[in-house]
Amino acid sequence: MTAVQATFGQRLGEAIDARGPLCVGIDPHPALLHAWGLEETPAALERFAMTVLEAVAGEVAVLKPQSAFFEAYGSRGIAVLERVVAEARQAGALVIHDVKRGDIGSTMTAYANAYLDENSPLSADAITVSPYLGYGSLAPALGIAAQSGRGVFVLARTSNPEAVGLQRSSTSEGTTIAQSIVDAAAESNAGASPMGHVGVVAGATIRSGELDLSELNGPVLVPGLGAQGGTVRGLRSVFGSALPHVVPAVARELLRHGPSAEELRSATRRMRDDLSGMTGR
Ligand SMILES: O=c1ccn([C@@H]2O[C@H](COP(=O)(O)O)[C@@H](O)[C@H]2O)c(=O)[nH]1
Repeated sequence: MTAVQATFGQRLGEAIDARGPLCVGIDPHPALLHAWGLEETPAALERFAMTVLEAVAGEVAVLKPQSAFFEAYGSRGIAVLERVVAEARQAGALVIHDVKRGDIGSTMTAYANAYLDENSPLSADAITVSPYLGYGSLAPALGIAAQSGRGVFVLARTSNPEAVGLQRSSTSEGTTIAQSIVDAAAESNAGASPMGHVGVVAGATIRSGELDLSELNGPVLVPGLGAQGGTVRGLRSVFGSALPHVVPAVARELLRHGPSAEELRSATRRMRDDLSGMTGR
């Protein structure tokens, strides 16, 4: 008899129940490498990433390596990324590859196989995707993720200031583009319990009440805390009753506490406790 595989929504819910909702970004910016006394080499990249894992992989529910910073080192950087994914998962954290992929459906299938197929060396628990080619173009990724118990986070209302003009403009139905992505994700998640496998990305920097997330039934990945100006306290007013589905993602604000793994771990625990005081999780 084949075992029934847990869905991404179930796995994420369990991870959050056990460790709280915080997601730590692994973003080896050149400036951070220098601040840690490291050079811009693949060996230093590996040292940086392994220090972050040592400090926090056993502490938080989710880790989010930013692929761009690894890709910058070519195949040796990708090899480090593979190690990050494998070791983070071994330590019990879920991994979201922040790759923001989006393409015509047939190519999207190849991206989904690269990141969401069980047997791929870069296989993670979820990826970020861009809906700019139309939400429907993401169907192969949504399908492969569902089959493999993995998740997809669709950019809806991103944290960067340049996003406002495009994402807040109106569709022919009179809703914003950002809200139309949330609504499409809600349709994909309909009926799932405890939540579906299609999340959205919405910045901690957006206005209160800008998105109606009441029907989403999926996770909301929330970057933009700290370095981009968002605050833990602000999450309640921005996300309101959707707060239980919020997964706040923080990179620079925590990574600046390295290279000491101990200090990085303490800063992460403080933020995890702040969040838990505010969200009750
Ligand atoms: O809307 C978005 C989507 C993704 N990101 C990514 O999250 C981190 C944020 O890093 P910080 O250092 O905590 O600012 C980074 O990898 C972005 O590419 C985002 O910021 N906003």
